[in-house]
Amino acid sequence: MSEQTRTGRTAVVIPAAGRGVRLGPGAPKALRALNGTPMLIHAVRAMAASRAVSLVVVVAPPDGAPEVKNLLDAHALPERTDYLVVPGGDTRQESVRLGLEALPENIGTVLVHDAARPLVPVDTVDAVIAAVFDGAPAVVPALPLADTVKEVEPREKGEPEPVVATPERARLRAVQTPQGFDRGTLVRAHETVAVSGEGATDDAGMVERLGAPVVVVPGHEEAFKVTRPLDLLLAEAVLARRRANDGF
Ligand SMILES: Nc1ccn([C@@H]2O[C@H](COP(=O)(O)OP(=O)(O)OP(=O)(O)O)[C@@H](O)[C@H]2O)c(=O)n1
Ligand SMILES: C[C@](O)(CO)[C@H](O)COP(=O)(O)O
Repeated sequence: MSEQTRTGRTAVVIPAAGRGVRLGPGAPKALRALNGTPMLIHAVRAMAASRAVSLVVVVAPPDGAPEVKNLLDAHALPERTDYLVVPGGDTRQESVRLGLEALPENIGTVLVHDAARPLVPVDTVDAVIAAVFDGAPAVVPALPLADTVKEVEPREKGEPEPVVATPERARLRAVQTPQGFDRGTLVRAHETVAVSGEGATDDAGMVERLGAPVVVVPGHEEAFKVTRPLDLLLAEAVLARRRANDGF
């Protein structure tokens, strides 16, 4: 563990600047309601539920930072949790980089968590943080796959795609967030790793490109990403089950 990780505090960067194109027309995805509360607020509360987290940096839609700041001001967080809002960029990678730039000096451990994963349980957050505190420079929560995966030769939409390979399913994991990092390692990855096109699809992948080790801890089925309309129904159902179980 670096000196900065050992002595520093823990912050979470929450990229929330995406439009949510796959969810369909409407407000930016992070601002859409789940059980009457914006998805972003669920995500922020899920991270602030960890006693280790002292700062949350929300990366807002580029033209929506004041609105997001007002939203956070209006929703209570634990007293121990500070928050900042910064405007995001064109890709998730760019938004995370802008969030990292806003971190104060005293932060040694950084988690990156999608606003689009509003229901991650605190035990998963704590497991990621514990693995970083134990010395791993990069940690990802992940689950085994239910489906068999094929690698294909991509074709135009609608055309049959030739299969190239079938990776051994037992060795594959579906990766979630929050992903946890020693701050220096993540900053170095964002400063040095160039990914063309839509950018890196996760932060741990950038650390892998640095050649630094990345480890996996168990993820959770409720940490799924709200991507398509069906995911909204699932999220509402999970919240209804929580309310029925424990009055959440
Ligand atoms: N320019 C971007 C793009 C994405 N994100 C964030 O990255 C997370 C994961 O991205 P995804 O689920 O793909 O969200 P969107 O980009 O909004 O979805 P879509 O691709 O359907 O538009 C989300 O919390 C999203 O707000 C971001 O901060 N900045
Ligand atoms: C970071 C991530 O959630 C890990 O599964 C995922 O890669 C984000 O992808 P998206 O296409 O930006 O939603």
